[in-house]
Amino acid sequence: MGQPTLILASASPRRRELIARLGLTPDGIAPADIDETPAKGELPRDYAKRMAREKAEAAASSDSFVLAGDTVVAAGRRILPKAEDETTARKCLELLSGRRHRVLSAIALRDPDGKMRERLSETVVMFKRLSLEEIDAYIASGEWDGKAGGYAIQGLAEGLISRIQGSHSAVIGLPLYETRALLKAAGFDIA
Ligand SMILES: Cc1cn([C@H]2C[C@H](O)[C@@H](COP(=O)(O)OP(=O)(O)OP(=O)(O)O)O2)c(=O)[nH]c1=O
Repeated sequence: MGQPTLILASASPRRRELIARLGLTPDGIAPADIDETPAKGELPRDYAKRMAREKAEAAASSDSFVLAGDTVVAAGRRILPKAEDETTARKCLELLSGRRHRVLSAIALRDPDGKMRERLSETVVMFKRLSLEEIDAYIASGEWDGKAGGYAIQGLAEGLISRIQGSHSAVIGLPLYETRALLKAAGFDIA
């Protein structure tokens, strides 16, 4: 039997690049358009898991596996928004400045028969105390656009991060260790 077919339920070019690092090219890309509003009182890890699951379900296929991911930045119990404008990005950076926060990266793999396999990766990220100039410069870079928590570790922000404990790929958007394990468990041939 050959390799099962895989659909990546994501619009994110970063997730495509990350999965390529496992030597896999999805057979299809099917971005899932779901309601991403957190439920009242929903914990960050539950929210990340639910989003990944719902994205995989939205792209369900009876003859392919569907992989989806969701990356959430959390300060305590608080879920930070995906920054779509400068004001939101600035608020996120002010909140993250000089403290540690968590990045929850959930993945869900849906079998053609509907079975869901799930994993969650949790990474602690520590930002230096940011000066007003540093925040201004980061805002001017535009790299925060569309990113959970208003920053992207794969760019300038890494120079402002003193340490991370966990998975770098998970912070960018797809935890490669967990993704490889899930795909292998589902029967994918990964070196
Ligand atoms: C914290 C952080 C987030 N991000 C990105 C990853 C995700 O793309 C985004 C979080 O939003 P997600 O909802 O996880 O993903 P998405 O909307 O970009 O893509 P899709 O749902 O179609 O798969 O933030 C980075 O690229 N770098 C980082 O350091």
